[in-house]
Amino acid sequence: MIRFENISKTFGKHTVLQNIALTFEQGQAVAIVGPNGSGKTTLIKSLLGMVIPDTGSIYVDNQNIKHDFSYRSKIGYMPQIGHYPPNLSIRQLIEMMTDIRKGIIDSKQLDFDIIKDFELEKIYEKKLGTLSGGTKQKVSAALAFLFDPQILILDEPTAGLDPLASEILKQKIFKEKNKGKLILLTSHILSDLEELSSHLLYIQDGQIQLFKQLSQLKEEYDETRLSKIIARLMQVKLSPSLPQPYWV
Ligand SMILES: Nc1ncnc2c1ncn2[C@@H]1O[C@H](COP(=O)(O)OP(=O)(O)OP(=O)(O)O)[C@@H](O)[C@H]1O
Repeated sequence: MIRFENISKTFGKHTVLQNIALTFEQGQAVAIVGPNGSGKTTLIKSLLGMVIPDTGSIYVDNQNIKHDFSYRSKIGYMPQIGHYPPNLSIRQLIEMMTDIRKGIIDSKQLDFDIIKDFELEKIYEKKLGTLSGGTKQKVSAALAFLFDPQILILDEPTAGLDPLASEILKQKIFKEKNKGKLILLTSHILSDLEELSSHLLYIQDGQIQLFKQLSQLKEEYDETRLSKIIARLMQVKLSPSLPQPYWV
């Protein structure tokens, strides 16, 4: 469904992605994990066309994204921090987004689950510039799911949400995962990743250290908790010169 072929990206002298070769398939829910600055967001932005790699190609459904932006209609993206025109109301934003896609998408295909579940209609006339951080997150979630995309990219989706909202969003992600969509997730809340993911992609220094099914990893590491596995990965990779932790 998505294929990265030898993707590299350098900012100045800093190589942020090094020869990334990866394939994501339909039905996978991939937790993208790595230390701060390891290249996770740059990888996601490359897929979204917001960062142009220096080398390599990215394919979505076998279409090279370099030559045609139409692939973006297959992706729902929830950014870590949504930036919206402050003077638009929630209603105006939703209407503007649906207007842009008129003709491309049938209105029957629109997915209003999140709008309903978060009761956004009650505050539809509020200006985006006046919303709290958590409410903005809810709007970002609503937009990511609105067009029923086959691919969902969710960057820290539950950060800033209250416990009820977080649960509602997780249920929705779960539902879409069970429909066979491809979901790429980043989060520092490891329990969320554990609940939602089928695969773990571990990136460090712009290189893929590991991409495996979670169930297989748990077996190999003889651990039941993702947080323990990640701690082990980070400890080993971050301190190669230090004595190995007792459990390796
Ligand atoms: N536009 C840019 N110009 C220069 N350097 C950049 C740019 N974007 C990212 N970087 C650098 O690339 C490196 C990787 O950044 P990236 O945001 O991909 O990391 P990350 O894994 O998402 O980190 P975090 O977990 O902290 O969000 C960092 O050192 C960052 O400073």
